[in-house]
Amino acid sequence: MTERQTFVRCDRLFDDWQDDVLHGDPPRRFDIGPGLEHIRLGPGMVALLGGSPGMGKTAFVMQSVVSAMSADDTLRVCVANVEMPPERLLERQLSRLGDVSLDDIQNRTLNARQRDKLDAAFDVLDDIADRLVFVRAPMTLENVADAADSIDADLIVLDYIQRIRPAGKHDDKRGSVDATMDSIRRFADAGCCVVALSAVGRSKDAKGRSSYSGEGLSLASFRESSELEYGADDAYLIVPSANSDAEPDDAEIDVSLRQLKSRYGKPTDVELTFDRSRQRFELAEPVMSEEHQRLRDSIAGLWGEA
Ligand SMILES: Nc1ncnc2c1ncn2[C@@H]1O[C@H](COP(=O)(O)OP(=O)(O)OP(=O)(O)O)[C@@H](O)[C@H]1O
Repeated sequence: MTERQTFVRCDRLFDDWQDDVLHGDPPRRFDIGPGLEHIRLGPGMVALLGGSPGMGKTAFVMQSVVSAMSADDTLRVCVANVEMPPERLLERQLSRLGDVSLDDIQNRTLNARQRDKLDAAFDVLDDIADRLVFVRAPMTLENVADAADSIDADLIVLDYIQRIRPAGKHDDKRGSVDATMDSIRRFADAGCCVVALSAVGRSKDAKGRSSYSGEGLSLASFRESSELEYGADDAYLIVPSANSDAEPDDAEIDVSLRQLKSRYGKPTDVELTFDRSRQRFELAEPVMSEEHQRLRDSIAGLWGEA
């Protein structure tokens, strides 16, 4: 058996690396929508997404998955969700894509007009169906690996990491999460992208109260293990927007998608609205088209000359 060397000499990799820098293709990135280009999802990347309960982590990640799969018809995805069966996850996407109330879809109370509106949404989901696999319980990493292998997945979603069981016995929750992160890194080393959702702990807000408000949450809020923050290339939190006066049961809420860690770039935050009744995230300020941007710049120029 040939043993893998534990080091690599720089002169052995230099020529290939130089050639790649000068003539190589840009790295593959999954396109999850305009205004979200800073969210680097591609082969070999591990992203961590946390947030207080009900802020829309699952909704955001599933919207990203469906958008990326629609934009790239070679993208294959494996989803492990410990809380919701595939049908419920698909219904949320149907609601978003068809702009039809999720309640009416779930309660099977659709009228003729709503059914018509869903036609195109069903087509979008049908187009990605043979490239999308859902892991069945028990949610173990072994089952995740089997499911991912079955379609040769490029992207694995773990929703959520504290409840996905690694192989072997572990003394406590922390040991178990450490082992899960270790396996996730190995999926990434094999060329997969992994998005891991995570519970976060409460922190103290400005008035010293224990809360999930954005001001107190940080990388250390990711539950259980510092391995999570070290093992991830990028880490994000979805939190209520700083000036939001939203009530817990509002249909639409303003949220910030904060980037706490970005291994290969500048951390960037973005403001979003989350329409819970359609499970849809949108940019709080839509991205300007190039033409619109040019027009704005030339008007600004005219003001400058005046
Ligand atoms: N039919 C519906 N109509 C309106 N809001 C809904 C509906 N179904 C779910 N919601 C709300 O949408 C949000 C669901 O978000 P999602 O499940 O993505 O959150 P999460 O951050 O993953 O949550 P958790 O950490 O609790 O699992 C919750 O706030 C939930 O109350």
